[in-house]
Amino acid sequence: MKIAVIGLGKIGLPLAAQFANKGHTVVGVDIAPSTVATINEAVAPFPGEAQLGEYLTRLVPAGKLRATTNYADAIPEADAVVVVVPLFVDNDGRPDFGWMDKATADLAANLTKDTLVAYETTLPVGTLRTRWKPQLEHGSGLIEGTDFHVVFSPERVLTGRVFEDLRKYPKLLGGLSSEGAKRAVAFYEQVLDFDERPDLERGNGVWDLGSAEAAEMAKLAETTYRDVNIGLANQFAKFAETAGIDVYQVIEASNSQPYSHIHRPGISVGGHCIPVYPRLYLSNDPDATIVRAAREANTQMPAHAIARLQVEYGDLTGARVVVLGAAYRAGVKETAFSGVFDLVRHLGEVGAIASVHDPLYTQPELTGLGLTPHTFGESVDAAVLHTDHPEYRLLTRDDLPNVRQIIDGRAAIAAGKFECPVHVIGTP
Ligand SMILES: NC(=O)C1=CN([C@@H]2O[C@H](COP(=O)(O)OP(=O)(O)OC[C@H]3O[C@@H](n4cnc5c(N)ncnc54)[C@H](O)[C@@H]3O)[C@@H](O)[C@H]2O)C=CC1
Ligand SMILES: CC(=O)N[C@H]1[C@@H](OP(=O)(O)OP(=O)(O)OC[C@H]2O[C@@H](n3ccc(=O)[nH]c3=O)[C@H](O)[C@@H]2O)O[C@H](C(=O)O)[C@@H](O)[C@@H]1O
Repeated sequence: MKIAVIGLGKIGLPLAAQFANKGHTVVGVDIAPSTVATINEAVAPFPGEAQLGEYLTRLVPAGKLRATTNYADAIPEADAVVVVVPLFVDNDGRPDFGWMDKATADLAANLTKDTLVAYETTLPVGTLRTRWKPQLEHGSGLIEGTDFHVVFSPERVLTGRVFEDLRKYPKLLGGLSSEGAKRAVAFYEQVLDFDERPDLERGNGVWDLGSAEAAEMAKLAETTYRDVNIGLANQFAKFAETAGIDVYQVIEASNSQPYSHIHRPGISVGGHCIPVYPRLYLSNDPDATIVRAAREANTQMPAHAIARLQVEYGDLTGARVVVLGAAYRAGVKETAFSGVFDLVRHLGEVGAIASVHDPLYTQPELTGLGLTPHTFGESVDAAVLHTDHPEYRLLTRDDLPNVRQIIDGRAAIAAGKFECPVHVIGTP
C-alpha cells in the first residue's frame, strides 16, 4: 500500500515509520524544509522517541520512507492519507484551525479518487463533518462517500513511547459513512499490531465507534477526564495542606480499592494536550461547569506554589529562586503550556529573581524561551521543583548552595538530602 502522512512531528514521524516498518511505502509531508532534510538523511529531527532512530536508519535507505515539502509529490499516488498536524486554542480558549485548514486545503488540491483520508489530530466534535468534509470536496471537486472517504481516528499515544502505545491501546475510529469506516478498519489492521488485552471485553484492535462524532468525542472525553481528575487531586492537595494531612498517603489509601483512580496532584498541568483538549470540549459544551472548574483548579497551581513559598520563606523581594524543570513533564523536551512560565511570572510579581534549570535544555535554549538559565553550584535562596525529571532525585545540597526553603511540586526530592525544609505540595 502507498501511504502519505501529513505532519512529521513527534506523532506523525513515528506513525510514518510504523507504517513503513509494516512493509508499506510511505511518503511524509511537512512544511518545514529542515525537518524534511533531516528525515531524508535518516536522522530523527527530535530526541526522546525510543526506536525511532533505528527505524529511520533501516527504512529510509531501503526506500520505504521518505519526506517531502511538496504535497503533489505524495498525495496523488497515496491509497491512504493520515493527517496529524496540530490544532491550537487561541488566548480566549477558542479552537484555532489555521494549520489544519491549510493542510486540508493543500491535501484537497492534490486528492485523487478512491483515497482514504484519516484525520488523527484531536478536534472539537463535529469538525470533520461540518468543516473538513466541505473543504475537501470544494478543493478537490470530488464527493466524499463516493469518490473518497474521510474518517476520524484519534491518536492516543504518549510521546516517548509511541511504538509501544500503538500496540497497547485499541485504535478508535469513526467515519462519515459506514463504507469509509469499513475501509479505515481494513487500513489500520494492515498498518498496526496489537498486544493481547484480555481485560477488554471487545478485545484489542481497531474499534469502529459508528460515527466520526463518537470518535471525536472519545478523545476529548479521555483527556478531559484526566484534567478533571488531576483538578480534583489538586483540590484535595490544597485542603490537605491546611488540614495537616499528607494527600499522597490519602490517595494511595483511597486508590487501594478498585473504584478509585485519583491521579497525582502537582504544581502545574502542561503540554499541548491535557490543558488544551478540555477547552476544545468546552467549545462544544460551554455549560460543562465541572470541566471549567477543573481547568481553573489546575491553572491556579503555580500561583498556589509561589504563595506557599512566600508563607514559608517570608518576603521574597530580591530572593534568588531557581525553578527546577522547564519541561511540562518528566523526560520530554517540550514546554508547550508548561507551568514554568507562570511560576517565573509569579516569582517576578513578588519581587524574586527567578532562574530556571532543566537537564534537557542548554542555556541558550532556555534563554531562547525567555527564561534565565541557572547553573548548579551557584548560590540560591530558594528552589521550586516543577518537573520530576529523574535527575532531580539525585539532587544534593552541593547543587543548591545556601538554599533556605524548597517547594517540591511533584513529591520528587528524596527526603533527607537537604538541611533546609522541603515542602511538598499537598502535604503540611
Ligand atoms: N504530542 C503528543 O503528546 C500527542 C499529540 N497528539 C496529536 O497529534 C497532533 C500533532 O502533535 P505533534 O506531532 O506532537 O506536533 P509537532 O508540533 O511535534 O509536529 C507537527 C508537525 O506538523 C508540521 N506542519 C504544520 N503545518 C503543516 C502543514 N500545513 N502541512 C504539513 N505539515 C505541517 C510541522 O512542521 C511539524 O513538523 C497534536 O495536535 C495532537 O492532536 C496525539 C497524542 C499525543
Ligand atoms: C498518560 C496519558 O494518558 N497521557 C496523555 C497525554 O500525554 P501528555 O504528554 O500530555 O502527558 P500527561 O497526561 O502525563 O501529563 C500532562 C500534564 O499533567 C500533569 N499530570 C499528569 C498526571 C498526573 O497524575 N498529575 C499531573 O499533574 C503532568 O505533569 C503534565 O504537566 O495527552 C496525550 C494527548 O492527548 O495528546 C495522550 O495521547 C496521552 O496518552
